[in-house]
Amino acid sequence: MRIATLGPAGTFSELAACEFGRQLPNYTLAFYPALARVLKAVPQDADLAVVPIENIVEGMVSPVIDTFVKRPLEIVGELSIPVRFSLVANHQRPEKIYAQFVAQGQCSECLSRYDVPIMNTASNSEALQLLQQSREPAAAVVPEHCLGDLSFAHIEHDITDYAHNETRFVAVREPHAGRKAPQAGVHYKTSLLIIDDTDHPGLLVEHLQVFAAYRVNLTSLVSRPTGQKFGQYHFYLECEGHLEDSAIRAALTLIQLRNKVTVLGSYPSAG
Ligand SMILES: O=C(O)C(=O)C[C@]1(C(=O)O)C=C[C@@H](O)C=C1
Repeated sequence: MRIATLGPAGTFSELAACEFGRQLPNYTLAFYPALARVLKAVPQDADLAVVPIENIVEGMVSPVIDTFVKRPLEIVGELSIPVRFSLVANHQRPEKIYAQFVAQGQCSECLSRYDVPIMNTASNSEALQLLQQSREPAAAVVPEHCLGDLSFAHIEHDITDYAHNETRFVAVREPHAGRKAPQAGVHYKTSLLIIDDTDHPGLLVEHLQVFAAYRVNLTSLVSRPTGQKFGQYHFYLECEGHLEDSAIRAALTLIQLRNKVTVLGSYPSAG
C-alpha cells in the first residue's frame, strides 16, 4: 500500500500517515510538496492520501476542503495528533521567519514578538530546510519532533498558542463502488458536501432544521466560497453516525430535493 503525504520528511502529516500505515499489512510513504499534490497522487501514484483537515485552533484546512469540492475523494479514516512547535534561528536577531501557513496561526503570540516578515511555506519541514539553507539571519517555526540533535544559535521551545494544540488528519482514497457496511460497536462519522446552486433566503437554516428534526448531530460545518459570485457558498459538514443509519439517510433524501449532496464517506470516529 502506497500512502501519499505532505513532505519532505518530518511533517506532522508524515506522523499521521505512519499511524494510518501501522493499521495496514504493509505500506510505503510517498512525499509531495503541497497538499493539492498529495491529493492528486490518488489513485495513479498512491492508494491512499493522508492530509490535515482541521486544527483545534485554526479550524478547517481550506485547501483540502476546496479540493474535495472539485474532486470528491472517499474519506476512510481519521485520527488526531498533538502538535507542538519550537522557534529556531541561526542568529539571535533573525530578519525573517519561515512558517508553514497553518502553523503560523497556531503560534501567533510568539511570532508577534518578532517584528520581522513571515515567509509562508507549504510544510513545516520545508520551513526547517529553508532556514538550514539560509545565509541571512533567519528563523523557522518547526515541529518539536524535528529538533533531534540539530543545533541552533537561538531556540524557543513550545511556542504554540494553546497548550492542547491538536490537528485532525483524514485518510482518503479514490471512491469505490461498494462502501463498507458499518460494524457493530464502532462510532462512525459521516462527511458530506452540500453544493449550493440554488441560493435563496433560509437555505442553510432549512438544511440545519432537517438534521435537527432527524436528531442527527453535526460535529463540523464550514462554508467555502464557490468562487463564482459573492454570497454563494458550498458547505462541508460532518455528523455523527453512518450513512446507512436511517436518520442520516432520511435527512439526506430531503436535502437532496433542494441541493446536490456529495457523501465523502463514513468512517470510524477518532473520538
Ligand atoms: O507541515 C506539516 O508538518 C503538516 O503536516 C501540515 C500541517 C497542516 O497543514 O495543518 C499539519 C499539522 C499542523 O497543523 C501544521 C501543519
